[in-house]
Amino acid sequence: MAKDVPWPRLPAAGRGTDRRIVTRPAPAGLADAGQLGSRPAAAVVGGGIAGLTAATGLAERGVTVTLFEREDHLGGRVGGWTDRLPDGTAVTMSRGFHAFFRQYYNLRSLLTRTDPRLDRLTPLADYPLLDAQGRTDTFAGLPRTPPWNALAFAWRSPTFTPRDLLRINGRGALPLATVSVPETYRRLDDIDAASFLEAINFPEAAKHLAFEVFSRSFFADPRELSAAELATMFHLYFLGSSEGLVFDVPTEPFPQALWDPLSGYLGDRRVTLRTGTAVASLERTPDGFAVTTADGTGQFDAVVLACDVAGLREIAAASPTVGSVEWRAAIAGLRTAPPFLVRRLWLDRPVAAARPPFLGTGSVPPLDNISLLDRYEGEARRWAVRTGGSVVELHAYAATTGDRLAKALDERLHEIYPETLDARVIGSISLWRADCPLFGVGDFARRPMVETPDPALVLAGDGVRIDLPVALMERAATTGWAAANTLLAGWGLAGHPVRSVPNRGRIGLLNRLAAGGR
Ligand SMILES: Cc1cc2nc3c(=O)[nH]c(=O)nc-3n(C[C@H](O)[C@H](O)[C@H](O)COP(=O)(O)OP(=O)(O)OC[C@H]3O[C@@H](n4cnc5c(N)ncnc54)[C@H](O)[C@@H]3O)c2cc1C
Repeated sequence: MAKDVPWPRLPAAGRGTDRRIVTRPAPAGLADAGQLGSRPAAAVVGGGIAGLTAATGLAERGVTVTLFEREDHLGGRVGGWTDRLPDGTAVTMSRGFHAFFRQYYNLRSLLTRTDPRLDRLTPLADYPLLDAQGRTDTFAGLPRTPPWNALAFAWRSPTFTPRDLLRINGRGALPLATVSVPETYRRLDDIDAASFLEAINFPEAAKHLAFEVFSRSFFADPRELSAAELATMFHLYFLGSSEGLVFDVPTEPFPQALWDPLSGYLGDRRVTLRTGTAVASLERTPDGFAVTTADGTGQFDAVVLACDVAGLREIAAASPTVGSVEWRAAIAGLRTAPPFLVRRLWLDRPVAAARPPFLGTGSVPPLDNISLLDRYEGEARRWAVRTGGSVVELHAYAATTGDRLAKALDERLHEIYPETLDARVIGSISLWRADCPLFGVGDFARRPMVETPDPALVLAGDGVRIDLPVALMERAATTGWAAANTLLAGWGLAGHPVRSVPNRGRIGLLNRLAAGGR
């Protein structure tokens, strides 16, 4: 990579442009709960993307919403809070780098509530991936429409060559190009991602591409991740969408860019935000649910559980009158992916100008990626301008041990960006967490869905099953809208549209071949 060329920036964060976007129209119904005589009251448990989306969907139809969030801040895994550097400077800490892809239609729909043109997102020009031999694959400048994106990628990739493409077992690889949910899970959920790629002859040198983009970013070892999940990711980000793999990031830390404005929006719609309040249990009553927190018990007509896996398991275990025995057993069986480390460094000098804002580095464990916050986030940039330093973030997913991990990440950073070796560390904060769902082999059929055995209780979250090609933040938002829609329909209220990339392969001939092979 040339050292003296500044990394390019794109002009604006666009909205979805794929002409094949699939829209499920908003279910019809009354426009406002005021027309019902009395407004239903709903509790939303969890203030991550899923809970905030559900609260928005309900509040916009006039439902009286109380949102309970265990932490003191909103946003869940995309939340942020104030921390301090050793010199006393206040900084916003978070789990850090998140890619807001253009095909995240339902998440973007939430964000447009307070930012109609998505001005608080900014595009990153590329998603370069560095392999163990020092070769770099990039996604910048590719055609956006499948299959031309894949062919052009193979044409210019140093690790995935046109010859590799020809060697792939075409029939075995068909599911990658013909994804349809839930059918793909029926066919591939019993195989792990690593074995699937081996079976289709996916080139060894290019495996890091598939694993980094589509597996480790699910926080899972490829031997533990369902091949169906891998295929769905491949479809969502690459072969099923013409939005491209280029993505946006917020221009300021998550609270300022996303959740503070949304709190104001929800407050204007009579949503009570109870941060710092964990829900301990639910009890089914003749009229709805008694929701118990450390502060007491409140009565609600309906509940959205939008917790992370551990929170959902705890509530279900403490609520024997809720759902059914089978449903509670399914919740108890949900698993979390292995832990991950997010490490942020405030350095006393800049990183070389030509370095990209984000670099995937996962082919040499334990470091998965390096992001340079001061290249895209306002708060970090202002700090860097003031001090002459830089803000660098390192992620390690599917980590087996925390011992020495921070040191190993720093050493790998120094190898890849040698200019950081002599930098003085003005401040460092490391987060060691394990709160992402695991999409393990064979889990799909057991995964709880938005609807539960009780029509007044719904689930939302990135670990909840919905039969659309969505993942991660977009699955959280999509299940959030779907949860709101389910409750709204029960009250005769209008719902909200839900969008996705096409829920089938884009290439008709391949779809026909795949159908013939079944
Ligand atoms: C390091 C990292 C990087 C990531 N990068 C990306 C990326 O690039 N792109 C992408 O799409 N996704 C990414 N993700 C995944 C993304 O963060 C999640 O998919 C998404 O935030 C999940 O939202 P959620 O609302 O389902 O869950 P959460 O955000 O986990 O929200 C659940 C909330 O429930 C609360 N809660 C739990 N129990 C209780 C209780 N008893 N009472 C009240 N509240 C409770 C929790 O405190 C939490 O706030 C990344 C995740 C991490 C950790």
